[in-house]
Amino acid sequence: MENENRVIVITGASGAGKTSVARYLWEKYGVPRVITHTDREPREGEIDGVDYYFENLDSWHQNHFIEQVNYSGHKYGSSYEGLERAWAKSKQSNHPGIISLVVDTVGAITYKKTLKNQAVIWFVTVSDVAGLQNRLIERGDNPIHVVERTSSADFERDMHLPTELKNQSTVIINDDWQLTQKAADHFITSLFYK
Ligand SMILES: Nc1ncnc2c1ncn2[C@@H]1O[C@H](COP(=O)(O)OP(=O)(O)OP(=O)(O)O)[C@@H](O)[C@H]1O
Ligand SMILES: Nc1nc2c(ncn2[C@@H]2O[C@H](COP(=O)(O)O)[C@@H](O)[C@H]2O)c(=O)[nH]1
Repeated sequence: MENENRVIVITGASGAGKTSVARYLWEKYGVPRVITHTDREPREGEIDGVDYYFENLDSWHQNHFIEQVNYSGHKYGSSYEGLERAWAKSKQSNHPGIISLVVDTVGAITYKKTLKNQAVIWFVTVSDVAGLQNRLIERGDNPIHVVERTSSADFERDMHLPTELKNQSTVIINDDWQLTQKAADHFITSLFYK
């Protein structure tokens, strides 16, 4: 019988609003997010074990990674341990068997290949890069880093839905937060009542 558990893989460019969508799914529907790992420094307000597991060289190797990437000069990865914790949390929720995960498009392709129908891909994007840059600056990112990041090849790549995910993804254009919430409500409800 097909495994009915689902991982909502939320992907897209840095600043497109992926984490905001994942947070909304948690706050409104109790869908837990997989906490991933990185070796970058925490931004102001970010908490270890909540936003990321912030790792050093030694601790990085203590995890068992499903996939890992280099993004903007730093390591990021999702681990079996992180997924297990999210599944455990999901058992306590009103909608067990659904978790979310926020990754770049390289990670999303890996999940689709590995989990097949168990991975439900949501590609989040925006119409206007200048608006996205302002959002990142308002988030507290260093303006120089914002310019560097949004000029990077990783960013440019993640602004486009990869060929491997075409016709297998739900696209959310996150220009207006009210509309994004409505889109998320619609897509999550269709998963709950499948
Ligand atoms: N529709 C929106 N309108 C205005 N601001 C938004 C909207 N969606 C998200 N934001 C804000 O934009 C900033 C970036 O969003 P978020 O952190 O969710 O992006 P992200 O794709 O997860 O970025 P990263 O990959 O860099 O972590 C946040 O401060 C968030 O509150
Ligand atoms: N493939 C993976 N991508 C990940 C993972 N954790 C986060 N990310 C993505 O990295 C960039 C940069 O994140 P930031 O928090 O430094 O802005 C962004 O696209 C994240 O979604 C992961 O485990 N695997």
